[in-house]
Amino acid sequence: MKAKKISKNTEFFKIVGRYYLKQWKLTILIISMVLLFALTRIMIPMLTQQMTMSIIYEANKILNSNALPPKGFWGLHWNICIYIALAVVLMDIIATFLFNFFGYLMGRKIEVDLRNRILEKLVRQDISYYSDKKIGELLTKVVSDTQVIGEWAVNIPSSIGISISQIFIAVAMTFIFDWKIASAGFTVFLIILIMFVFAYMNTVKKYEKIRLKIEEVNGNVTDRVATVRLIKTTGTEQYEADKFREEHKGYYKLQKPVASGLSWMLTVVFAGEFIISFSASIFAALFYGLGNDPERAKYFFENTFASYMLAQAILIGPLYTLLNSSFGLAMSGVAAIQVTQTLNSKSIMDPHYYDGIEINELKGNIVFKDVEFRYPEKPEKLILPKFNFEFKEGTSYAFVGETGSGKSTIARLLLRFYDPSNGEIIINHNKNLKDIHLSSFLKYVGYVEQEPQILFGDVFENVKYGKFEATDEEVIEACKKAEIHNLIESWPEGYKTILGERGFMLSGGQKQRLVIARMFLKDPQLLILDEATSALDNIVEKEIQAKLNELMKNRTSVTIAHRLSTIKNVDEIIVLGANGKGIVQRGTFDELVNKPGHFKNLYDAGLMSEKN
Ligand SMILES: Nc1ncnc2c1ncn2[C@@H]1O[C@H](COP(=O)(O)OP(=O)(O)OP(=O)(O)O)[C@@H](O)[C@H]1O
Repeated sequence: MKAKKISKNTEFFKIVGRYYLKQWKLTILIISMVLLFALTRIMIPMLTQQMTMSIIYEANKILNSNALPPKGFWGLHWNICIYIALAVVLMDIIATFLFNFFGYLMGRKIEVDLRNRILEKLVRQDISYYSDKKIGELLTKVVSDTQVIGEWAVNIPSSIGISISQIFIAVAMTFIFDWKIASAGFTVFLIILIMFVFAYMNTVKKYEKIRLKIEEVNGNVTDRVATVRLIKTTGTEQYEADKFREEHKGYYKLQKPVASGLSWMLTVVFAGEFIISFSASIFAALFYGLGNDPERAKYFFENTFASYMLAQAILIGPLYTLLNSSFGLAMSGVAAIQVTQTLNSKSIMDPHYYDGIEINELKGNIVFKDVEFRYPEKPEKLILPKFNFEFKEGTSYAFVGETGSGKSTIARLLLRFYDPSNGEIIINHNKNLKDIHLSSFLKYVGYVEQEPQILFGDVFENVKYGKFEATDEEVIEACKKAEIHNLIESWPEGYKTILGERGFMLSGGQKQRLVIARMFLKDPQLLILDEATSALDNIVEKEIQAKLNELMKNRTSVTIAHRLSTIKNVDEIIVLGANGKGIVQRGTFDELVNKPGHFKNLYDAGLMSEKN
């Protein structure tokens, strides 16, 4: 556990350290401010001692004209000391302002950069990365972990810097003022510091559990909100409310040990402050009250006692600073590990974003050569056995088969969500899809699925997605082709209407029409329709299918089909067998429907009927 904790904190300092090096100008400024801040702190006890000495010396001169200046007196008149003190206060104010200003900016820079990097990493991750993750947990990483790191990125290193310099200065000052009392006082301080570190280490372990629990709770909340339709259609509001209450009970239970740990830390700090404050007087009384060194006792209480007390007060400040930072460190250590894990997570496949072969057209047949496929998440199960297939340019294909036979898997392979486990997919005559710059390939691919993906944004943004350079007129033209223009025009905001998150305000058919408009605009060379109409009722389905048929004209198309109407007109139907059998039949609709075999069985069993 100890080793794990150290690595968490190390991770935080590693992340933050990189930014400090990158932003070296800001770093120099911040360090200078911390040093200036420390310098101004030293001046308080020193000037106080000089003022005390000056006043006493002036008084002694009036009382006795032969009075000598005390040991350690700089010879500055107390009124000069006041001017210096004012200048120090001004310096302190400026340093505090600049430190906070630049520190805040540095923190935000770190937060924004980390968030951008995580978001980029997440969108570049391959699809299998998301198969075992909750959206809510990912959001916590993106939003709250980066915020926590940004917030503490300056606070922790500077607090540690200020605390160490303050402790060092205060200890040095007290030793200069009176080494005997200082040795005793410093021993007490060390004991308190050790007790504090123990209390911190004990608490922080428990605190990490809370941090992970809250991430889990956040994940659940987000996922439940995302599936609110299910809750609403099942009437399970009470069940969900009880479930959250139950989860929060676990969260509360974890808080109890933290409460005792935190209380110990606070007790050590507050009691420590009290003990240290008293220790100077007690040790001074003990050392000098015994009366064996009256000369030194007189000197100490006349010239140094007040300054000593001030120097000692400076020693207490770091305890509070460390208390504050210790919890920040606990939080940001966990956040740093989470962020690093996300940033370092490896993709299974390489989309060649920076080095692949860029294509500027999709030409020729698409060839599946000795392709075999198993999902990387479950490699023991064969989904598609070794097979060869050629998608001829400009031809329409439909894949049919029982549920789980691998129809959608074909679409996922064509979209390069996954690479074949064996064999290769060849495009543009001789290029392995695996070596292509994926985005340049997807430019020529259109994908329509059962659940249309509508973004939060207006109609223009939604239809232009993937072809951002298109003009508004082209969008309108595409919407006319998809027969959704009149509906859009009937909305008060027209094309500027913001479509709700995930298209909540649109019907299934309307959403699908918008996606079809997107396809008309994109004009892809390969069109993949993955059960695009299976969520629609029969009448809407017919209208949408007519639009899809229009889209399919003169381009290579692959339909993953459930219904008869979607496959009747395609050039070739491919039948997949259940349980990883792969292709069991091929042919046109008329050929297959009249031949005994898998397709006819499906057809006769009503699996390919209009109603399905
Ligand atoms: N990410 C995944 N990890 C592991 N197995 C998967 C994954 N996705 C799908 N499968 C499995 O692969 C098999 C084929 O899935 P696929 O979605 O291609 O079937 P399908 O023929 O399209 O089915 P349906 O008609 O029900 O949509 C199924 O047994 C499914 O459980």
